[in-house]
Parts: sequence; C-alpha cells; structure tokens
Amino acid sequence: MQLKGENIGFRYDNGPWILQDMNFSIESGEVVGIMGSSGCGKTTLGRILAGYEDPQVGKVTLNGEALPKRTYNPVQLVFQHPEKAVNGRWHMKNTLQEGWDPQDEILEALGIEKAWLKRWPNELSGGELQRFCVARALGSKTKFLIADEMTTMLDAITQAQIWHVVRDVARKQDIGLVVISHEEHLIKRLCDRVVKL
Ligand SMILES: Nc1ncnc2c1ncn2[C@@H]1O[C@H](COP(=O)(O)OP(=O)(O)OP(=O)(O)O)[C@@H](O)[C@H]1O
Repeated sequence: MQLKGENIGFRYDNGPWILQDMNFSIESGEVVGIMGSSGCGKTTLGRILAGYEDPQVGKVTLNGEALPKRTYNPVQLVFQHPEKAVNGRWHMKNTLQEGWDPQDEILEALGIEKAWLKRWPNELSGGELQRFCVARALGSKTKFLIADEMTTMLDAITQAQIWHVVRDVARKQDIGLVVISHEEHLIKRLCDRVVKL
C-alpha cells in the first residue's frame, strides 16, 4: 500500500505559499522522517497527508484513491498536543474506544493504567493523555501513522517506551510511519529515510 502526495501546493487563506510542488510518498511498513526548520510546513504537510487539510494544488492518494472522508481514516495523525485531540466531556475509556477496542496487551505496553480509563482528560498528565492518543491511533484499520512531534514533551524513558510499542505494532500490522521531529537523533534511530523540507 502507498500513501502519496503529488505536486502539493498549499497556503492558508491568501497568505504565502507554505508548500509548493511538494512530492512525498511512503510504502507500508516504511519509517520515513520529515525534518526542516521551524515554520517550514512540516505540520501542515502532516495534516494534508492525513486529510485534515485539502491542498489547493495537487492531491493525496492512498493506493491511487482519495482518502475516505466518512469512514475510519486509515491515515491516523498523532500530534504534539494530546489535550487538543480528545473530547474533554468524554471519559478516557470512550476516547480510547473511539476508533477500535485496543487489547489489554497494548494498554499495558504503553503503561496505561486501568484506573485511568474512568478519568476525564483533565485528570491526566500530558504524557498519560498522549499514551491514550497513541493507543487510539493503532487500530487494525490503520495503514499509516503520522507522528508529529508525538513524544516531544515526554522524558527519554517514556519516549523510548512509546516508540518501542509503536514500532512493534507497526511491524506486526505493516503500518507505514511518518515521523515529524526536530530531534535528529530520534529521526536517525527510527527512520529508513529522511525527507528535508
Ligand atoms: N491555521 C493557520 N493559519 C495561518 N497560517 C498558519 C496556520 N497554521 C500554520 N500557519 C503558518 O504556516 C507555516 C508553517 O507552519 P507549520 O506548523 O506547518 O510549520 P512547522 O514546520 O511544523 O513548524 P514547527 O517546527 O515550528 O512546528 C508557518 O509560517 C505558520 O505560521
């Protein structure tokens, strides 16, 4: 399976072009890094690849087809701010089960405690909340995962724990990973190849 962005051109409203004639592709099971200076458009590209933004020029396809808009999105996005990615009025159990019902094995590997399932998002730390966002994104229908500064706010041990689980699940389910990060050592350690914006 292939996720592809072809000749992407994008700008916000009538502002300057953030991306021009950008080409990007990733195959199932691949781990591809995206690096570039602050403000160059990495997050914007990630959002376009996951179908959150439509480019004004070019297109994004999954095996040659447009991304589905009404069913489960096979291109999942986990970004830096988990508190913005969950519904504050849902218990964590409901948030977790929004896309699928993760097995206990994954929850344990990510260090998600059973008692946290009954809490509200504001009763968890940012790092605890991010573990839920990661678990939620790893459903069996996920084909590509875009990790946009996914572990930037976490300490080194938690960061390693989360990446260990994500890579393990990605390998088993043949998920392609797009890793957007400022951290060169992380990109070098994880990725098969790197795209510089
Ligand atoms: N909603 C928006 N409306 C207008 N401009 C925006 C919007 N979101 C981002 N931008 C602008 O688009 C440009 C690219 O932003 P983006 O967040 O994609 O960059 P980035 O490479 O991910 O940056 P960083 O590494 O600092 O997170 C920036 O100049 C930013 O100010």
